[in-house]
Amino acid sequence: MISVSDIKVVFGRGTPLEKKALNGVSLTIAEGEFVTVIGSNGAGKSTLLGVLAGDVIATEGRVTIGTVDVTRQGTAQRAGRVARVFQDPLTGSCGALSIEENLALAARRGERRGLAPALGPSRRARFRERIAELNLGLENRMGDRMDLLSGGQRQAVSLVMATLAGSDVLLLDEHTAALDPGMAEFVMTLTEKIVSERKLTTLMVTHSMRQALDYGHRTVMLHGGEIVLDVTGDSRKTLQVEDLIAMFRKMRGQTLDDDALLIG
Ligand SMILES: Nc1ncnc2c1ncn2[C@@H]1O[C@H](COP(=O)(O)OP(=O)(O)OP(=O)(O)O)[C@@H](O)[C@H]1O
Repeated sequence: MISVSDIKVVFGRGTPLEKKALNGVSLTIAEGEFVTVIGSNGAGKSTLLGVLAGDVIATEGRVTIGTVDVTRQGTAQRAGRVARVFQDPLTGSCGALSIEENLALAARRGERRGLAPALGPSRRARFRERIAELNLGLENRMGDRMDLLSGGQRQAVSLVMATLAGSDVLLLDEHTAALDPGMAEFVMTLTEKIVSERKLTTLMVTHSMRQALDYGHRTVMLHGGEIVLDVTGDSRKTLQVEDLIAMFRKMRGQTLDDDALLIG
């Protein structure tokens, strides 16, 4: 379970550029729950993921993961429990290393550095097996550098990497936004499979209203650093993309020119 209580994040406090990115956000997410997070630019979505990942330390409030208070823990301390996949396929993996080497590093996330070999024969076989499950033929390219893969292939490998260290929290920051529609759908199907098989507690930020309603169990909308919508169950099932777009319009007090993007 994740619990976020009355989180405030202020950037540049006391300067002319002071910005309240989160302004009292409280959220309890059950174990295995998959929450989609929407909101206009600057709403605070990435900051919320940052607070959960540990790269943003909250100005006020409390964050617990399971029974552990992680409010003051940095990214390295949480790395074994929290995995993250970014929008840019180049961000979460190392292009100069092979698929296999990237997997070996991911599997040791959160561990202290030691002398044990990261790539023994049994690990190699396990990695190959996991990559073969993607059905992309990448199991025959385990020695290829990551930067030779397409964006979609790289996001698929990143999702496998996210599950290797036994994390129980998965943070997805617009992880399909840079992909073509076919690959985005493939990566979303894979995401759903991994999340349900491994019972990962998941937050997925997306600008696609369609994705926000089609995937996961619950949808949260942020605006101005606050939660303005939190729907689950039957009330979510009856919600339409058009309803969300109307809420966006109301919130922003202006007409959206990019409805097509939001629907996609
Ligand atoms: N490191 C930082 N320093 C100063 N201001 C920041 C920093 N990070 C974010 N902000 C500001 O905090 C606000 C929330 O940003 P955040 O990135 O969380 O929004 P978002 O909802 O993810 O937006 P987008 O959809 O554009 O990615 C924005 O006004 C942003 O400019």
